[in-house]
Amino acid sequence: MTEFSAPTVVLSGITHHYGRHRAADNVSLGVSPREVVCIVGPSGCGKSTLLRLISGLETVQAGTITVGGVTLATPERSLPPEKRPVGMMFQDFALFPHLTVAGNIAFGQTDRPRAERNRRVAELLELMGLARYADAYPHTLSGGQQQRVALARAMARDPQVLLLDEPFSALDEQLRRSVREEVVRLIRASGIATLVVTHDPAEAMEIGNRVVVMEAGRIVQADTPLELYRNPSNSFVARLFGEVNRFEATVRDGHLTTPLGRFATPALESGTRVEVACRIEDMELAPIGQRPGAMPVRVRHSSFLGASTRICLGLPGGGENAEVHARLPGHVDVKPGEELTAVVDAKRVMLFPAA
Ligand SMILES: Nc1ncnc2c1ncn2[C@@H]1O[C@H](COP(=O)(O)OP(=O)(O)OP(=O)(O)O)[C@@H](O)[C@H]1O
Repeated sequence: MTEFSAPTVVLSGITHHYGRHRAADNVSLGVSPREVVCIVGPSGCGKSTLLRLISGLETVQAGTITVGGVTLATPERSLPPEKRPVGMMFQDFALFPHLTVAGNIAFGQTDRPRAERNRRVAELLELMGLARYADAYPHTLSGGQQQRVALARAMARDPQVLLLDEPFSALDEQLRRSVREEVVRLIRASGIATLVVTHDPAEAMEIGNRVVVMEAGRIVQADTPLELYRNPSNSFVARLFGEVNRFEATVRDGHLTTPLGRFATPALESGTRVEVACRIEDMELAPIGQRPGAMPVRVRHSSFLGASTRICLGLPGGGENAEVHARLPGHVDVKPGEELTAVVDAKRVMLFPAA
């Protein structure tokens, strides 16, 4: 069970075509108040299409979208975008250059009495730490400040749902982490159900209470970051969240024999072809003779990456391609040519149907 209450936004059976191309394939998903859900997947898998359907920029062809129990869109009926309780923030912030910060935040609230609008703008300027910049124009602000203006504008109409499409990708690496932390903190404090699209799995893990993995228009897995990392539903999801060593093997007498050892698979029939995978950070290296049954390996090369060291290991009797990788803490000292042994805990081995 999740710690979150009934979902605010619910997508049920959403299928969407552009011409003959199916961009969304029977997608069902709910996001609860206070929940930040990240949608991640390769370019073109349909992430932005889902946001555009919720915001009303795209017409629903099949399925329904409800927010707070109210139906926003079905193939027969569609609330116009400006009537939806939805705030949207785009990758490039899309601020109006000719409007001040306050003007940008007030934009789109014209249906409110002036006093109420001004009060809400002042509130958001304060919340976002932008009070000093109310009369400034967007081009005079830093990327992080512009980001906060865009967020304030998205939140100005008190939406029940926030939609963020690649919100941090326009920021440089240095700024991204701090802006991301700050923006997510503000969103969590607001309690608004939030959907974030990102192509960066690490970012999705960092900010999502739940992460939805999409591939070719379909949801492959929707889970907490920890579950996705430890129990990926297929090889694609496993590889999305980190580098893995992979081997194909056939079950014989309840066991799989791989270059990294022999693993019991009592539940699988003899003859079943499987993909055996393990994360490179789950590889353990030890001097020869220290771990009985461990596989002898020879260090081909190692790359010091600061926090970690990535090591390429040649397997015995193998050719050029018979290699595995390991990730160890950055301070380990291994030399090319060194003979070691490698082992992986059976609990960390992942099995998938062979491709
Ligand atoms: N207006 C459109 N007309 C035709 N095809 C479109 C249109 N919008 C999107 N597509 C196609 O639909 C698919 C899904 O697009 P979408 O923008 O949802 O993907 P995405 O996962 O957000 O990709 P990216 O990470 O590259 O932004 C892509 O193959 C895209 O080329």
